[in-house]
Parts: sequence; C-alpha cells; structure tokens
Amino acid sequence: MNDMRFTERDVSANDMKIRARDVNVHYGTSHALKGVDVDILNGNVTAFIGPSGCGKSTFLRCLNRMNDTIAAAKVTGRIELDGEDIYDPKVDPVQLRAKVGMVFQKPNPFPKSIFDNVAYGPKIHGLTRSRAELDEVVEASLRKAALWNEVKDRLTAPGTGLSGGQQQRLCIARAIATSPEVLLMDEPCSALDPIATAQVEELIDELRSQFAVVIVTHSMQQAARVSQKTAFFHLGNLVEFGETNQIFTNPRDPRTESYISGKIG
Ligand SMILES: Nc1ncnc2c1ncn2[C@@H]1O[C@H](COP(=O)(O)OP(=O)(O)OP(=O)(O)O)[C@@H](O)[C@H]1O
Repeated sequence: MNDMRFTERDVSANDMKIRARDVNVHYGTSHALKGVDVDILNGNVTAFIGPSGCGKSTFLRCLNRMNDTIAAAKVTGRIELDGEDIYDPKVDPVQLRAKVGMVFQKPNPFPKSIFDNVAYGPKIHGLTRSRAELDEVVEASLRKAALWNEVKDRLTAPGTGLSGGQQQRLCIARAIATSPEVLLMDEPCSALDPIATAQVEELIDELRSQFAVVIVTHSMQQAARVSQKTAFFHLGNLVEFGETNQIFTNPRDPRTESYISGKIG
C-alpha cells in the first residue's frame, strides 16, 4: 500500500480522535513548542520521541489541558477532540481529563486503598449509581489493567504497598475507570524493571482496541514495539510524523535519521 492511500485511510472521520493544529507553547519568554500539527487516531498507539527538552511532555500535556496547571505556560493553536475545541471556555478541564486520561512517569497512587484508588474517578464524576455498579467498574478496570488477579484478595490494602510495576498498573486502572477515550502516558515505564515494563507494554497494545493511546518514551525500542505512529520532536519542532515502521526504517528528515542512529540526543 502506498503512503498516499495510508494517509487517506488514516484521516477518515471515524478514525480521527484528536486533531492538533499550529500548537505553540511558551513558558514565559521561552518558546517550547513551535507550530505543531498532529492527528491522533483511534485504535492506534502514537509514540512521541526526541531528545530531552524537545517538547514531548509539553505537547502531551496540551492534549488534556494539563498545562493549565502551570502558571507560566501559554498555549495557542487549536486542539479538537472529536471535532470540538478543547480550549473552548465552555469546556470543563476536569471533565476533559476524565475523557483524556493520563498516566505519569512515576507511579503515583493516592494514599488510599487499592479499591479507592480506582473508585475515585467514577465517584467524583458520578458515573455509578450504586455500590454494586462501583464494584463492577473497579473490577473491570483492574482486569483491563491486568492487575485483578494479583490484588482481588486485598482490595482494602493501601495502593502504595504494591510493587512499582503493580502501582503503575493501578494508576492505569485508575485512569481507565472513568472510561476515557484517549489515554496519555508520559514515560510510563521509566521507573519499572524489564518484567514490569514488558507487562505494561503488553497492556498498552491491548488498550488501543478501546482508546487512542499516546505515549512519550525515551526508548526507541519501546516506541518501535508498541506504536503504530511515531512523532519525532526536536527543539520544539515536530520534525517528522508517520507510520512507526517508516520512521525507524526510512526516515525522511536527516534530523530523524541522526536521532534514531544515536547521533543526536
Ligand atoms: N513548567 C515549566 N516551566 C518552564 N519551562 C518548562 C516547564 N516545563 C518544561 N519546560 C521547558 O520546555 C522545554 C520542553 O520541555 P519538555 O519537558 O516538554 O521536554 P521533553 O521532550 O518532554 O523532555 P524530557 O524528555 O527530558 O522529559 C524545555 O526547554 C523545558 O525546560
């Protein structure tokens, strides 16, 4: 299949989840992200790669307005979720973040029980009407996060007592308990050992059948393993965006080539 046909298929209205156009971010006078255009598609894992400080996390945080929480950050441009402008003043960022969930680099369970960590989002968003329904959501979320079998007999134990890899899967369960449409993951495996990393990577592949997944990673091997689309950032610019296989085997921009061959970064 040639690239043009891929492009036509990929941008069909059903596949498009997030459409970002001319996104710029300034932190005070520093121009951290420069005119970025990206399409995030349903059923895909999209990896953001690039050297430290190139703007990957800054752009990721634009997608659920987490930059709103950073006083110095000013975001311009347009980002649509299902065709709706997420920066429209009518949009409630808390509701938006239930639809566009996020998992951070360091597992950060709340100082609550395993059950309450997962139940928190459905409770504050009023998504369940009874205790039985809440129990179902918690179990389903822990199952989707591949953690249920390890914790089902100790749901009242503190989430912080789990291993690092289990804590990260708990955070994934917490993020998916509100039935998000997009899951943003900022270096989700960087604090994990190789076994826990493999478990989370396997999970990411399963999750993409339910949500669009976006992952920031420093590991090119991980990007190649888990993603279908890759965006390469450099000095605040989106240099190249395309099929992961093409980016890693036949990059079009010399800067991408230098990065994947280890010459920059
Ligand atoms: N809260 C902030 N205040 C001021 N500047 C920031 C802030 N967060 C990021 N920056 C700056 O914006 C630029 C992009 O940072 P960002 O964290 O998005 O890069 P990154 O590609 O995710 O880096 P890394 O791979 O090291 O996490 C950097 O120059 C960084 O110093």
